[in-house]
Amino acid sequence: MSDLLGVAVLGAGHMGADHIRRLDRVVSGARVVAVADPDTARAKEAAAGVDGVTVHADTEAALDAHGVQAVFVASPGPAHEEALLAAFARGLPVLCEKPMVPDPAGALRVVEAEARLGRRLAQIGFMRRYDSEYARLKALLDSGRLGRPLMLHCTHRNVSSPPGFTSAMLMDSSVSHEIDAARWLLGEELTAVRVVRPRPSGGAPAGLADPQFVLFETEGGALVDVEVFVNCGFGYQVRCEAVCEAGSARIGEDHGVRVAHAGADTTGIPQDYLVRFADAYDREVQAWVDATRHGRVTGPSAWDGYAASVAAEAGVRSLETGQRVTVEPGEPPALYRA
Ligand SMILES: NC(=O)C1=CN([C@@H]2O[C@H](COP(=O)(O)OP(=O)(O)OC[C@H]3O[C@@H](n4cnc5c(N)ncnc54)[C@H](O)[C@@H]3O)[C@@H](O)[C@H]2O)C=CC1
Ligand SMILES: O=C1[C@@H](O)[C@H](O)[C@@H](O)[C@H](O)[C@H]1O
Repeated sequence: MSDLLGVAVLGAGHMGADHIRRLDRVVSGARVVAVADPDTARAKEAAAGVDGVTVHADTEAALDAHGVQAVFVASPGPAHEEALLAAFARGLPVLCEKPMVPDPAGALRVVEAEARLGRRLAQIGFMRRYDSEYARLKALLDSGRLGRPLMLHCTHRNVSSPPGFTSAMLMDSSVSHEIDAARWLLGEELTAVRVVRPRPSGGAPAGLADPQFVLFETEGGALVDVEVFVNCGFGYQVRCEAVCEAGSARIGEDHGVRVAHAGADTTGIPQDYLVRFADAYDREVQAWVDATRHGRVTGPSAWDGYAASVAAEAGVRSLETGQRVTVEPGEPPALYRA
């Protein structure tokens, strides 16, 4: 058998196809040996050109395919619980795209199953932790140079939402990144959330509550506000400003070449996450492959995935009721308290 890590990829849509390309051609140390998608035509298209790969309609067949040593879950969120539990049952390490499981009860079942195994197998795909700007902001906050963080102001804008995107998905699909980033940057749990919204944008599909304004409280008394606007029309913008006792720091302002021409000074705006976070995905997947080949599991844990689901679900309840809702993930099992 090859000494490359044999990976089964579940889900061959936008992210799955991009991760197959990345595993096959960008990162070192891995090869894609199986791809599963109920849409087998899509799976075949995404797997085209990958040496020795087999294509399957269902998860179990892909996980049991020859040479599978690890799993990459890139199916839609509601399919993740079944995929994670099937990987755990086989003792296979997993990198699972966010949201780990959108429903907190399902997310807790994943945490409990991993805790019963007594060892970590899952890394969750919160790739911002691997983005160079976020990593520098984290290092700066941890250094204490700016004093204690008091507030995070976050902006999360997408050009347009995919078909079928619901008002709840602004929270569990989009704001889940802000939730993880805030917990990671501040090193604190979120304790409450309140969601308000302006009039919906005429650019959003009818019935979608877009944009939304989300205000989280943390256990240490910091505030995190998020403007989420998934049909802004003009570009993909993810920004974060940390306001601290002795200074502030801002990321996400400028990613392109600044061009002065014909009386204007302009920079381009990336149009989607695959461009803005390309390097972060590469680093995330390389780190997963390297750790997995050494028998280790690093990065955001199943507990981080669960905590994000609890906070997102509280946000959805606040959106529906207009009330402040408490966020109560409870205590992590010993496995996650290292
Ligand atoms: N980290 C990030 O920045 C991003 C993460 N995502 C996440 O990636 C995941 C996939 O999203 P997209 O690729 O945008 O969706 P997509 O809709 O483009 O593709 C999903 C694919 O999964 C397939 N599928 C459905 N049920 C399945 C199952 N049980 N097993 C295997 N495949 C199944 C579908 O047929 C489809 O081909 C989601 O969890 C999403 O939240 C998506 C966009 C960016
Ligand atoms: O994860 C992602 C998508 O699923 C989500 O729908 C987008 O809003 C995010 O910007 C992107 O990073």
